[in-house]
Amino acid sequence: MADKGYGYEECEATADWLLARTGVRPAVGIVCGSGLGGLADMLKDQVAFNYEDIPNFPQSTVHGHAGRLVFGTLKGRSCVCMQGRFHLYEGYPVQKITLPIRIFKLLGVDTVMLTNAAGGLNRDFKVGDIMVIKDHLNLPGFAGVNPLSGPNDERFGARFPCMSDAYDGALRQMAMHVGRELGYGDFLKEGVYCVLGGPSFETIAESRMLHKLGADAVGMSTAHEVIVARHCGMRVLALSLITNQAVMDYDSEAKANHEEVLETGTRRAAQLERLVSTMVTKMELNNNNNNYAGDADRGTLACQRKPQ
Ligand SMILES: O=P(O)(O)O[C@@H]1C[C@H](O)[C@@H](CO)O1
Ligand code: HPA
Repeated sequence: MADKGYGYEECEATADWLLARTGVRPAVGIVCGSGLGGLADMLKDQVAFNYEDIPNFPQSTVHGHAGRLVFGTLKGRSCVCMQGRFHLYEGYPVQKITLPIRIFKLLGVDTVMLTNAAGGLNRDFKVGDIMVIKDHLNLPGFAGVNPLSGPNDERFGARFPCMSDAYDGALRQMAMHVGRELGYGDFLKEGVYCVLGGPSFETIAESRMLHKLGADAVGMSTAHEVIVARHCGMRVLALSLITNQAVMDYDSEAKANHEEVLETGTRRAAQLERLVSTMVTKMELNNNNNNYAGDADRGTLACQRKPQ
């Protein structure tokens, strides 16, 4: 695997490169979805890196994904934020698009908060709803496209990780609670996210099928990152912004398009940012922002927490 540029040693080299250039020791890692890059702007005392300058990092190629890794603090809590993520349809192997999640782990991140833009399949969902993801359908995974395929490196995690608890129950509950407290009750939902490879949007028959399979929203990201985050033991919260209704009716004139996705992102950005930042200030973190072992302290299980 190492020769493909996303093995343990590459991740370690990238984490060390970053840690040598910032004093921030992040406990929370945030991933911004399409049009939701404003989340990174919430961070104070920023130290930011362009993806093109970070060793082993892929490059963002999609409009609405700026391509910057931003370190900083959110109400005093140390965070790192991907302002732009990678997708299968950009042509990267699934192991490469999820490499930043492993780097999060080696930076000391304990909790990952992911956001995405998604098409609504659940007929009760409206454009602008925020869906707390409770589970996913990984359709590329059914065809063997899984970020954990290939040799397993035990320093990251077990060969056969459990996924029935992928989306942390306590964080989901907290998101619903905080969201209601912020007055978002009318547009806060819970549901199942389905990932496809993209970049073409779904046909009507495909959307109908996904809905029948139990998906509430459809998108082109997130599930791969969640699998990798859970493999190496980080907690996960993921939020979908319903940016458009998936077209499920042959009489409909609606057509999915990326511009609508970005526009909805802009309209809901402030509320999503508030939900994420309020959660960061309220959540219990296990690493006290300070658990990075560094080269000298790394044992054979380098992903293990340093004792507090
Ligand atoms: O990165 P996310 O999942 O938010 O991006 C979605 C899926 C496609 O990349 C794009 C389609 O408009 O938005
Ligand atoms: N389908 C797939 N991905 C998406 C959509 C959609 O309708 N909207 C935003 N990302």
